[in-house]
Amino acid sequence: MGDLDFRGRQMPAWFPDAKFGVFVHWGAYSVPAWAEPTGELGAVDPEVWFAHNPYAEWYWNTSQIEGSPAHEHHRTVHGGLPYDTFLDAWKAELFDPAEWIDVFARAGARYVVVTTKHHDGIALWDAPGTGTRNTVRRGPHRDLVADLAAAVRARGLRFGVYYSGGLDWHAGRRAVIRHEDLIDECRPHDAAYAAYALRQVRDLIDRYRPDVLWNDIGWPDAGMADLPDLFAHYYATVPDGVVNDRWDGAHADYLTSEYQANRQNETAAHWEQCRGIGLSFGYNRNEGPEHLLDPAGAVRQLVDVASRGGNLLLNVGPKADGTLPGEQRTVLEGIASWMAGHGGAVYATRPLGPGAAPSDGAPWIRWTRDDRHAFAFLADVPDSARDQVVLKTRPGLLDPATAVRLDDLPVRADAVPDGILATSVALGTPLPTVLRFALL
Ligand SMILES: C[C@@H]1N[C@H](CN)[C@@H](O)[C@H](O)[C@@H]1O
Repeated sequence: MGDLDFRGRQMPAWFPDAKFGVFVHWGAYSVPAWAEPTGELGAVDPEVWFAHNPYAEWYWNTSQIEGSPAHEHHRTVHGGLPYDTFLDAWKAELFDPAEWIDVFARAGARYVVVTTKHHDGIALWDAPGTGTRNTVRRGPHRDLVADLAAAVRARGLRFGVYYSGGLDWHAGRRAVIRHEDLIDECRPHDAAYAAYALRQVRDLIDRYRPDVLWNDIGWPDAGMADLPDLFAHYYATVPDGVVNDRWDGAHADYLTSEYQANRQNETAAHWEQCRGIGLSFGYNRNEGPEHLLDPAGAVRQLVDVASRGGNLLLNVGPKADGTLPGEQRTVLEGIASWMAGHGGAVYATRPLGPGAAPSDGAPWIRWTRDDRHAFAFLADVPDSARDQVVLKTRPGLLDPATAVRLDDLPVRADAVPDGILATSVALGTPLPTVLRFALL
């Protein structure tokens, strides 16, 4: 592998072992905190997506689109004021980074990725070239990236930075109205912006030594030639750091999917699915419980991703005052109580293996394995089979006599022609029950 050829790079073990990260989208957009809870990316007609964008962090763009509800909201509620007004209105007066990270760590997150500059171009540190358009010089008057990096590392978690390399509405301020706009029309590709973005990402590397370099929406055409040196500098600075795949194909340590989009990437050797607890990454005051995962849904999302060899990067959208929305905190607390007794069946595991145990159909079953055990996760078993389930597995794969429930309730498991018959109480709760078996 040459100095600038990273294709053969060994994936640092910490990343696939981590399985669970928390994403944080916090910005001036957290002040209006307004979007239509339209639906999940990948499930909404692209033709209506941008004018009815459920991503509250896209508020500047959505509110520029004549005739959109966001445009009307911005006119009637915020008087059509310039977007940067929200930067000055963003005070983060209740921000306690240690308290956030305590919630994330108890939920079982092993890494935290925070927005440092989103598409609105406002930096959460005194980024070079931003003048006063950052949170040190205006609004919170704090280096939020530094505050969060310190709190994350104080809890022994890994710290990652999100950077919007491909979109910067201060550099190219035409609203994105349809998907093809994202390719060229509305993305800055010029040399000046490329130098600006490069300088900022290098600054993030040099100041915060992030364990994850999470770029979004690609990189300016004029700056593509800069990337091999940038990645070389990053790896020299953070030898076990990892780079995601949103650099317009320049390089990736791992691939990403987002809600229901880019799911084809979930067959890669290393991959990560990102999504909000609700339909948005930035806090959206219009989201209700019907738009959010509940704790059991979030746990099943994590288990499903882990069972297929991926990581889940689950997003939290804090409020402008620095508090975590109560309904999002409740989900994290629910994950925490389940992970406390079951995390060992998730962390540092790998898929059970192709064809070992089908997990389609009912009941909801997923599998992971470590060197010595297989773990079966059961949920939503129909009432008719609440206390008895057949786990279809390849004969000779595992030993039924070694069955144990991780919540210490009794379980009986017997070999049957197409697998294992597990008998125990209440196997069908929405939160997965986990059975451990010794591998033969
Ligand atoms: C993680 C998400 N990525 C998308 C781009 N696919 C962004 O447009 C969105 O605001 C969020 O940052």
